[in-house]
Amino acid sequence: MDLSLRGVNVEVAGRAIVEDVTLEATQGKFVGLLGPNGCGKSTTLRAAYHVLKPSAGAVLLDGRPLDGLPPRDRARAIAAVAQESHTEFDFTVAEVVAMGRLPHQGLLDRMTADDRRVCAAALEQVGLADFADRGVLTLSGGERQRVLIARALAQEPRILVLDEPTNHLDIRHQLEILALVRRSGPTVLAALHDLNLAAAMCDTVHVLDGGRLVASGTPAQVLTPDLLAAVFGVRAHVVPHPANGRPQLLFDRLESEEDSDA
Ligand SMILES: Nc1ncnc2c1ncn2[C@@H]1O[C@H](COP(=O)(O)OP(=O)(O)OP(=O)(O)O)[C@@H](O)[C@H]1O
Repeated sequence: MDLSLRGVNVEVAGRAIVEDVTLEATQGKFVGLLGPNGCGKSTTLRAAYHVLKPSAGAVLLDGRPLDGLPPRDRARAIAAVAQESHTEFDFTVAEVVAMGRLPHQGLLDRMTADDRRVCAAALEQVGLADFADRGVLTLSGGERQRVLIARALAQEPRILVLDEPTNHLDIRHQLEILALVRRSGPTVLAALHDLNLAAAMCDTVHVLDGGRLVASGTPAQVLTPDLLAAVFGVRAHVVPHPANGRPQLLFDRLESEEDSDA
């Protein structure tokens, strides 16, 4: 399934936060949304998964306006893992993952054997098969993040929107979870802070600065020293990964910090 944002503007509290964002995540592709703190990544994603309504422009699923779809169809199509989603309630891990099945169930339906199989497989995939009966409030930050990803996978979405999905994850789990998301098949739109991870995982990337898109393309096209200087204010060297040739970034220390060493 394709997800498209066409000329999307989002206003929050009367202030334009995102302006004229157009991007496309086509079937099965992993698309990264990059940019400095406060540039509008989360706000753009919230418009993409229909928590915020664009003040102009449109979000389309396979060319159909998202806000014209019945809520249940929307919920079946798109799963989202928001940044720092947390709960005050001590649900078990199994209960949280089971919430991913709700869009597939009738109002009074109970979990079917198939629902249970999908949830167990999702927990297995994120390496938490033994955690089903644990309370989520007892989990570490990384374990909780993996539970939220399992819930999204249990939803069997065709579009997966991820806001900094690797938050709290150690390096092995960062690589594992993003590879798992890629393998599991949905179209992915993900905000990522780690530019090297984005370069390794994304088919295309879009860079936001001040609420506007300033670059779009493959990681190699976009993640250039000039772009990184202009948008992030850092000096970087781009080198090919010795094993797979993908661009990887080496950052210089900031000049002010080097001066203070002198
Ligand atoms: N509800 C709100 N009320 C006021 N300002 C908001 C609101 N939501 C977001 N903003 C502002 O909009 C801008 C973009 O926020 P957003 O969370 O989309 O950025 P981001 O790129 O995801 O940032 P980060 O990398 O820090 O997570 C920020 O300046 C933020 O303070």
